[in-house]
Amino acid sequence: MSKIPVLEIFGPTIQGEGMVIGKKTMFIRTAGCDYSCVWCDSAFTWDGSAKNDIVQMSAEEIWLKLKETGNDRFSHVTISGGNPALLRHLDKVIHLLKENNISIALETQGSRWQDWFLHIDDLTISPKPPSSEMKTDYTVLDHIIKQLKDSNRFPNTSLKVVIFNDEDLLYAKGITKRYPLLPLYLQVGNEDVSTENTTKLTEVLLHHYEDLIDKVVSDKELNEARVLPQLHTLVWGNKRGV
Ligand SMILES: C[S@@+](CC[C@H](N)C(=O)[O-])C[C@H]1O[C@@H](n2cnc3c(N)ncnc32)[C@H](O)[C@@H]1O
Ligand SMILES: Nc1nc2[nH]cc(C(=O)O)c2c(=O)[nH]1
Ligand code: SF4
Ligand SMILES: [Mg+2]
Repeated sequence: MSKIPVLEIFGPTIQGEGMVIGKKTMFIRTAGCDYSCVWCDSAFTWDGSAKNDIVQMSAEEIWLKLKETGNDRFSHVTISGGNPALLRHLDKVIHLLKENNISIALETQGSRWQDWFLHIDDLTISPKPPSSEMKTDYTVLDHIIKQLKDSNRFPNTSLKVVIFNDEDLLYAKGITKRYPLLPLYLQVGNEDVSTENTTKLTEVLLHHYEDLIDKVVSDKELNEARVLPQLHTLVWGNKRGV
């Protein structure tokens, strides 16, 4: 079946994370993940809690919904999830977006390869540190990074590691040593993904951001790292669809 399980299509909003932070973009959020990170801020994509909201959509239906939602107010679409890299048939969506002169970003954890990665303009690979309780399969990750390198996709690729503690930072250093030619983004972890008290959450997250900056500036192994908060969380807290 070539339909895509979609949980959300929203925007335009700004990309709140990583290599194109601040860019105006639409989002497509697919259902299903091969991981179950303990701190996942999008657990509804895989924990069954939103299973009745999943819509099976063709590429054409996705494009129509994007146009209906964003009209002519966008030129960039971010595909996230869940893990969109589980979905081979996303190639049809990608080709349709390209035909319509839309540039494309993808968020994935680096556990699966798809040939259509080669058509993504802003590809974020986000391997998961120990605090997630997931284990990185370096055979797979090495293979993904090698294919991107061999196809000259490094200018379109970045690494993003979420940091909750010192062990995570150590993990991120290992990642950047292993793949030194790729830009590394360190992202502040949000440890309360359910609170509706945005004021309090923002205050806590800004403190964590400052702590992370302090750690990175004092570490000679992280001279090339970029340190970012989740901008959308600072603006809207844990609100969905922004
Ligand atoms: C929800 S995931 C979906 C894409 C893909 N499964 C992945 O993890 O890369 C999108 C991004 O949000 C990050 N993320 C998830 N939960 C987070 C949290 N509690 N705090 C900060 N970043 C988080 C992930 O690490 C990933 O970089
Ligand atoms: N504004 C905004 N930026 C984001 N960057 C990555 C997101 C995601 O959930 O993958 C996300 C999201 O959900 N919203
Ligand atoms: S890999 Fe991404 S979507 Fe899957 S559980 Fe982890 S953060 Fe959530
Ligand atoms: Mg998110």
